[in-house]
Amino acid sequence: MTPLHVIGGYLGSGKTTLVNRLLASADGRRVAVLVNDFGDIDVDGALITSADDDVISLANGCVCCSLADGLVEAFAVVRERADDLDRVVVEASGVADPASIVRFGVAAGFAVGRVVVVVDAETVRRRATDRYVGDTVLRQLEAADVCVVNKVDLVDAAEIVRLHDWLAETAPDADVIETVRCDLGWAVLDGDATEPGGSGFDHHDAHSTRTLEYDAPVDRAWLVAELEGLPDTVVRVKGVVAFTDDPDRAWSVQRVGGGLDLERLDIRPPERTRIVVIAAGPQ
Ligand SMILES: Nc1nc2c(ncn2[C@@H]2O[C@H](COP(=O)(O)OP(=O)(O)OP(=O)(O)O)[C@@H](O)[C@H]2O)c(=O)[nH]1
Repeated sequence: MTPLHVIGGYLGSGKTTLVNRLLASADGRRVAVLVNDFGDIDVDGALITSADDDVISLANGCVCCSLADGLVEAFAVVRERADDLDRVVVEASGVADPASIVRFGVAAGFAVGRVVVVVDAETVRRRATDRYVGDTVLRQLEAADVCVVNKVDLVDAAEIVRLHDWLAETAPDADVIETVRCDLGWAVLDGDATEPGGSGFDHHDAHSTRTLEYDAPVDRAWLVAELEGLPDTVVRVKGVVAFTDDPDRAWSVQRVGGGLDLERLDIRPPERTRIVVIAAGPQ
């Protein structure tokens, strides 16, 4: 049976970065990748830099529950081709419970592969104690066979020690790997995987999402000021935009913790600028 791997982890931890790393080093492996975004638009689909068609995007919510139907259909499509595939990889939404996705995968006839949970070294301990999103973060860690501690460039050595101590208690059975920009290869998926226990849980009340839309292109300084002015309850901003000063290129706009990150992409600009804003707590 073809193994199904879930790449989970809280919003902005580095899941898409890891998927891009894997796809860049696929080296003839036959892989199908399913990508799920929590917002209404498919930002991750645009940010995945795969050269072929084996990436299926599932936007419009979180596949571990509300869009389970979409996931089940996508699994059925991939299952048809399973004989030609070495692995199936699902990039979960940042609020998903990876164990739920594995359960759907088992029901669809895939073998249980390792669950990789990416954590943001800078924010994970704070998020884990947040009254609104803490349960989501802890649930994800509970499902991990491998915990990728990403963004270690953003924390000092003392915090890394504290993080390892904390993970030893919080995810005692998971292997722990430190990285910057998820600089890992396919070996991260190798090893024993645990069958998921428990049942789904409802995390949706903890997050709300909205989409900001503008006729492209937009003024860079104005957009930066708008996004930097968003309230502290906003846990994630991401979109693909065009700027008036560079109208022929797309830019990604991202915010996870503090600062805004703008990156020039190697693709044409979108017809409309659309940015997903995800907040934690009551709307
Ligand atoms: N400083 C730093 N930034 C990183 C690192 N890894 C990823 N990032 C940045 O963090 C932001 C989020 O990375 P993604 O890979 O999109 O995170 P994600 O988990 O897919 O995000 P969601 O799909 O929204 O949950 C991007 O701006 C990345 O460039 C890292 O190791 N260090």
